[in-house]
Amino acid sequence: MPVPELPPPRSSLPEAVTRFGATALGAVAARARETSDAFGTWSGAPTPPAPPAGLPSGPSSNALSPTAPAETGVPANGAPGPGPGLERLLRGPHGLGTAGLRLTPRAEPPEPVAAEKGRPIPGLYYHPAPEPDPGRVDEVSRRIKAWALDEVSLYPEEWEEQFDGFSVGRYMVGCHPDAPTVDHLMLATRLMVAENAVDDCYCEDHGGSPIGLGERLLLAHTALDPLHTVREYQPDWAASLHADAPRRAYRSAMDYFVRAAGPSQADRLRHDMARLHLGYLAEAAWAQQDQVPEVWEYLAMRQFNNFRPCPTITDTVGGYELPADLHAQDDLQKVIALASNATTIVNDLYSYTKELDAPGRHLNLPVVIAEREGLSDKDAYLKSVDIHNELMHDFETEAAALAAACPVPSVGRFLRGVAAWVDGNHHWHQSNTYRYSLPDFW
Ligand SMILES: CC(C)=CCC/C(C)=C(\C)COP(=O)(O)OP(=O)(O)O
Ligand SMILES: [Mg+2]
Repeated sequence: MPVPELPPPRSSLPEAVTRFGATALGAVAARARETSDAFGTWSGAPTPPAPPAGLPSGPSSNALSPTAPAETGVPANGAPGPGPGLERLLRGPHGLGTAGLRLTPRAEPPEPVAAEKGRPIPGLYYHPAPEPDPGRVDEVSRRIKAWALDEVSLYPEEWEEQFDGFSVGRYMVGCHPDAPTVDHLMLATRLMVAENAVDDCYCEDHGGSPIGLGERLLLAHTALDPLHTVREYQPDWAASLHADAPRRAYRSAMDYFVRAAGPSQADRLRHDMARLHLGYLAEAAWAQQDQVPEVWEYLAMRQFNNFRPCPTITDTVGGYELPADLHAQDDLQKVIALASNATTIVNDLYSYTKELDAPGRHLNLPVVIAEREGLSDKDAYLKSVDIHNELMHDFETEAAALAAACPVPSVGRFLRGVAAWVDGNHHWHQSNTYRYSLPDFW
């Protein structure tokens, strides 16, 4: 039976911008005024200066200037799109000399899609992403395989097909359209591979188990956050980092990352990885007890067992730095959590059939809703789509509000980087038919 193509629902961008006074962000904006970043020096006041009427903003002004001209906001698939506030966020810098600074061109049609396969989930709110640059994909794919085999001995020969089917090069090139070089893309790609090695080998279907997971994760975490102890025991720890593939991968990926990142960017990643490991432990505890959590408990766990460490390195991969105090502000933390939660529920939806087919019970949002709320599999899945859509709308609302309230160039670029990651992540899940297929609900 043919499946009706439902357009993604309209963005519900509200007037949240008006809720954000300059007070909450005044201090960080003031400090940021003194900070140069990849876009130039911020030279405004906490409330952003509007360029003279009729003139485009210059390179140092933010894309979210309240005076930026409104666009219709129709996304590439012809579906109704985000409102003008979000549109300004997504459009990126404009005016003379800023063309090279733009990110995903959301209001324009995507590139012709050569390799795209798979179809989007009907009713899912998402933004189509352009097909990742094939030249970059080839180069990242070549280099990541060499790293996996030659530098960290990641997998035995029989796993090669799964490694290739994961298409990590395509994934990371699509999620980081503003990476200046392939070297920058490799920072994200190594980490993505290492994170999946830990998940597969410690937690899931390549030898993983909830039993003893806490010990394995803690020892692997020291590959990211080094042990500093007495001389007698330091060599034992150093040797342990080579003891298995997940630790070799973490150690090496982090080593490359630390050399490219600033100290606070590296520390941000360590913190996000600790969050991830905490999430793995809660999931494992439920598996060990054969327990299905309540829906809100599952959502809390999934906020930690989450893609978050991937979008939050967007500035390092983009070759600039979001200052630590700007990253730490509550409103940005909320935006990051909402975006990361949306990306992770996308995984729950696209990996639903794969996880149903796996041995044992694999928790994901539709499974938990069906169990805890007594819904049919289909209704639980559709409710999960609605939950995803609400998270996406909230992300976009909060991001637009923050960008308006904190018009610092590095914040605007970071928010666009997170949005690009969200779109690239959806594109990869939708098109990776090697790993994922949709249930037969429509
Ligand atoms: C890359 C990274 C930080 C991963 C963290 C956790 C993770 C593996 C996911 C959020 C993906 O979820 P899941 O384990 O369900 O993956 P698959 O569905 O098996 O692709
Ligand atoms: Mg999954």
